[in-house]
Amino acid sequence: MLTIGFIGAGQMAQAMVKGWQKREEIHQVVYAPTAEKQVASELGIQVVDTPAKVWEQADMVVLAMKPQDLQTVADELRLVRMQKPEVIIVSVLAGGTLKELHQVLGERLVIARAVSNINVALRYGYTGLAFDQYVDASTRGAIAMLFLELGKTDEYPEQKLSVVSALAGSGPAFVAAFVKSYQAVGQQLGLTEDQAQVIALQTLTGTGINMTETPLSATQLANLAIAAGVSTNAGYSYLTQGQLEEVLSGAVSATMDKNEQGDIS
Ligand SMILES: NC(=O)C1=CN([C@@H]2O[C@H](COP(=O)(O)OP(=O)(O)OC[C@H]3O[C@@H](n4cnc5c(N)ncnc54)[C@H](OP(=O)(O)O)[C@@H]3O)[C@@H](O)[C@H]2O)C=CC1
Ligand SMILES: O=C(O)[C@@H]1CCC=N1
Repeated sequence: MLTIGFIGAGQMAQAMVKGWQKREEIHQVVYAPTAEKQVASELGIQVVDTPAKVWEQADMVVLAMKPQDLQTVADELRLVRMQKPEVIIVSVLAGGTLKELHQVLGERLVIARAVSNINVALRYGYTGLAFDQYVDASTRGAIAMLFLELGKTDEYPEQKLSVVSALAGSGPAFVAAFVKSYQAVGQQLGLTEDQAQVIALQTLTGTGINMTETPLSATQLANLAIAAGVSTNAGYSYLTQGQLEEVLSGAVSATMDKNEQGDIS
């Protein structure tokens, strides 16, 4: 039995718990300072009342609170970090480099970063992993295997994680914004809310599956829909020659800027 402990039980932790809950050989335990009882009843997993109790039980501790709470958590873990230094720490914090995490938690601890997204709840997540020299190959492999249970995962040099965080970590919100606009346009043109929602979601899901299950690139798939090059092409040209990429680039840059301002010390 592998025990995964979460410090923080918000949106991200809950999504991971749900994803891993499907594996019987994984036991999970969480700590959240104020939402303990609610989380326990919603997730049906063990909840403890201090971060130290999470650490004592866990083989792997997932740091899943906000970056600004890291120092408080590190202080609460001071004793157990010395008593049980073999615990593997995985930080899902969007900010906070491995170097900063080591400075706060301890130089010799095994720490990995996992930039993930809420789709892990359904095991359709994407996780970018980064390790430093303190993490051996078998531990890297074991962590990667765990995240593979939650969707796709790749290892990156740490400096790429800020891009991965903006594209994948924040990505569900951006894709949802696209669906919302698609739906709004349908409604403006006379469809009911339900009709517009079904069309937006089915088109998004179907297109995603189509591109996942065939070797088609995005341009090739678009060309299939454009077919005779009459009506779809008018709209496609408007989107691709318009400002879609610029708008997305602006959204990703704003996200990365904000993450870089995050201070964990
Ligand atoms: N949401 C997302 O899609 C993603 C989030 N992340 C990262 O995950 C982390 C958590 O984000 P998210 O789940 O959205 O945030 P939430 O606000 O949903 O959850 C934060 C959690 O931290 C707990 N908490 C607050 N103070 C402390 C403390 N002193 N010690 C321990 N736990 C504490 C809160 O407990 P309580 O409610 O009881 O106060 C809550 O359970 C962030 O660092 C974020 O960057 C990364 C990728 C995606
Ligand atoms: O908004 C946030 O801070 C986190 C980081 C990635 C997704 N959500």
